[in-house]
Amino acid sequence: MWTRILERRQRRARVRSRSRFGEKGQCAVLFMSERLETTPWTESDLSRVDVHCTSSTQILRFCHLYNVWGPGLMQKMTSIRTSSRGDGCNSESEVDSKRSEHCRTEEGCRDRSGCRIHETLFGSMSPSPRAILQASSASTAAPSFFSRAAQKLNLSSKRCHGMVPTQLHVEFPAFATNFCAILRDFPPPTPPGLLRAAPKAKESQGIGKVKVMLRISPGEPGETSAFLKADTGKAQVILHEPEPPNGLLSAAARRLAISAPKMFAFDAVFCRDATQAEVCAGSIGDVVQAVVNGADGCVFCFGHAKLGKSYTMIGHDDSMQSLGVMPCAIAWLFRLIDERRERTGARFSVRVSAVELWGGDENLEDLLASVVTGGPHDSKAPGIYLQEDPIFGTQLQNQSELRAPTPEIAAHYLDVALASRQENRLSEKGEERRGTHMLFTLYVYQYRMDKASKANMSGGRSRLHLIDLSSCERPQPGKAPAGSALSLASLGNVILALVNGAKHIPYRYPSLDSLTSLTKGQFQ
Ligand SMILES: Nc1ncnc2c1ncn2[C@@H]1O[C@H](COP(=O)(O)OP(=O)(O)OP(=O)(O)O)[C@@H](O)[C@H]1O
Repeated sequence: MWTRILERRQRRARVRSRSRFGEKGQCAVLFMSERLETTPWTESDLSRVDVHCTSSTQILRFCHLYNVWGPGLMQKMTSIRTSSRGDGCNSESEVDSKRSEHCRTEEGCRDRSGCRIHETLFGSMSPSPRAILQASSASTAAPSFFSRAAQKLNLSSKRCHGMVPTQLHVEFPAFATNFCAILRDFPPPTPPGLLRAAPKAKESQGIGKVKVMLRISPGEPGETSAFLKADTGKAQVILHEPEPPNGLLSAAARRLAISAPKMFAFDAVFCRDATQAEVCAGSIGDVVQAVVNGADGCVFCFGHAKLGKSYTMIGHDDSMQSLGVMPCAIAWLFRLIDERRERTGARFSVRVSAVELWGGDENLEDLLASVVTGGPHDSKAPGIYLQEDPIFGTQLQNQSELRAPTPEIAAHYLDVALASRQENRLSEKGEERRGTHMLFTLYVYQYRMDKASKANMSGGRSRLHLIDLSSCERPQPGKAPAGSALSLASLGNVILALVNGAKHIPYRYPSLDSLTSLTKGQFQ
């Protein structure tokens, strides 16, 4: 039976190679697999595949047709001659002219809220974009070859009709981080509570409160903290006033100087040897659930310099265990969306934006602008700004929102944003930018048909804001913090106001404090 299926498939492919790819198209494929088209092929299948394609378009059609995506194919593709074209474009300049014509039509693609929304290459490729992403990590010519091929396919694809024009300028330079690959190959295990609690969606609708958790920094090796006792079970810490060294104070003065221990309670306490996985699993599950249930959520860390704020929020990409809040939140948000999609039949779409806030003037910069424009940040492009909305509170305007159909793509945009932030570190004058904050947002759009009357549709948008704040400065008497640095006291006041549901939020640095209270409407 398999032999018959394969023979039929070979015949079809030969016909296609004549009819669809024209004279030059010597497409074709074929191989020995006992698998049906719907099952993705494994590496061992690929090793038995012989691919004869003379143009990049054919390769993409091949991948699409046979659901073949994998590193093995990428290796095969590197050996394919790119000189011969079978895609209707006779020269590179023709492709470029088509590309620029296409890009002109992209102008003015804005949604009603004023955000620039772009369908990316991934958005219009119905099969998995894995191969494209894998290309990003390959050191061969395959990445640009593959992305060019994808661009051409998009130009000629009839399936693009009626869709937002696709983003064509997609190049995949190597980035300093590769969260994309680690989420693809080693996604963090989903915390058990995340999916178990999902059926109680209605109860947890909207978090309705702020959770404050404490992570104790590991400090320097050998450093002890005798003055601090943490009880992770009770989620509290007890601070003992350090005793002044003997001999410096008289016995009476020493008795006066030593005050009673102070106890502070939190929603959770993570001691100094807590792993990233423990911190992430224990801190963001509720927020991710609330976002999938339709509420806005926000996670950020604040504290003094070099205590591990960025390490907690972003982490490292060298292993699954060292992933921070941002990559874990991406992985778990998509996991929960998949579960919800299967269980309720709701439709979801995820978009991503990344914005940096820096300097005394509180400049806002789009960290994903390079993906949209295909090059460095255009200083003439309309900038991002914050707008106060009487109903929805403070809203970011004009930032790029890029479609992320899979966690790998969302993580890829995180890599892009971190790379842009690193690039921006040195200002035009060669000075190092200090006190920069990054706001990475995942927008979840969902809708569902009413079971009773199919005509009724419900849904909306919720946002997960993940903020990497830079250091808080210790307050200096009579001196405002430099740049956009925070003081613990001012941010503490903002958080306290949010927790208490205060109508007035004590903004001291309008943009920065607004960023931290972007979800204030939700909390109140
Ligand atoms: N829990 C931890 N385990 C291992 N390494 C850590 C931990 N916390 C922090 N580090 C390391 O300490 C260094 C400083 O951390 P990080 O840059 O995250 O601090 P920060 O508070 O964000 O600093 P800044 O105030 O400059 O923004 C980094 O090299 C980081 O890898």
